[in-house]
Amino acid sequence: MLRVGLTGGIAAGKTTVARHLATLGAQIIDYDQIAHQLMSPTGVAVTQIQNAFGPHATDSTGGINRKWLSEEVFTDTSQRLKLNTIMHPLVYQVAAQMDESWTHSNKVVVHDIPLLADVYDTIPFHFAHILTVEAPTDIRISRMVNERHITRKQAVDRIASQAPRVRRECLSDVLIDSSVSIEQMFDNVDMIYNSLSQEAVQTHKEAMRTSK
Ligand SMILES: CC(C)(COP(=O)(O)OP(=O)(O)OC[C@H]1O[C@@H](n2cnc3c(N)ncnc32)[C@H](O)[C@@H]1O)[C@@H](O)C(=O)NCCC(=O)NCCS
Ligand SMILES: Nc1ncnc2c1ncn2[C@@H]1O[C@H](COP(=O)(O)OP(=O)(O)OP(=O)(O)O)[C@@H](O)[C@H]1O
Repeated sequence: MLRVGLTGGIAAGKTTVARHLATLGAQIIDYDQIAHQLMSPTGVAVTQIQNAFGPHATDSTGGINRKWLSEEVFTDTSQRLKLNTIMHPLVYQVAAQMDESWTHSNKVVVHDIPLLADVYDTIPFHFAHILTVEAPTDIRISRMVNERHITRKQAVDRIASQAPRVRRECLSDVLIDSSVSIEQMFDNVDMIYNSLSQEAVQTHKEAMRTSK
């Protein structure tokens, strides 16, 4: 397999790019989705979060009230660090299990990690390539305000809670511009995937050869 990291600023278009990569044949490990599962009523993070944040952290279903938690963590750095300390090791554990099942394949395995630039020094994976999806801040704020029904202040707080764009760009070897049309962006992603999948096949062949 060829392990690739996919990151980008909030509302830049990571999920859109990841879905397109999946249609081309990539295997996607979606860290937001893993976090949501861990916070669902049967999720293993629920008790730890409730102990750390109090009874308001859960809703009537017994799962984590993500809307309430968002307000806590996107306005207060110490609360965010507290959540990250609980969540990140649990998310990595699930991601590692998913990743392992593709080890001996010729697939492009994409870890979709919103916070890759923030956790780069501690995440227990090495990536052959890192792709970042970026758009100007004002576009990302408009997307959040129009589509997620949050205020401009909440959108600005969310952007401020993440590493700056320059840090993501320093770590990445491929930049995907999501301020162009979706069609143009997908054409660009098609070219990127073409090259990644050839490298994945090559890497797999070499691994087979050396294991003989
Ligand atoms: C804060 C939570 C409850 C908000 O839930 P909500 O459903 O509103 O948003 P969602 O999960 O879809 O995340 C949307 C985006 O917010 C940003 N974001 C999420 N968590 C964080 C965080 N801890 N710090 C900064 N930005 C974050 C990311 O860009 C993410 O793509 C949720 O994101 C969460 O559980 N975060 C902690 C787990 C985590 O670190 N996830 C990111 C994986 S690396
Ligand atoms: N090239 C593009 N042109 C126009 N709109 C786009 C483009 N790329 C993504 N979008 C739109 O931007 C919005 C945010 O995209 P998406 O949900 O993929 O972002 P994200 O980076 O995964 O967000 P988050 O960080 O919250 O998980 C969506 O409505 C999506 O359709």
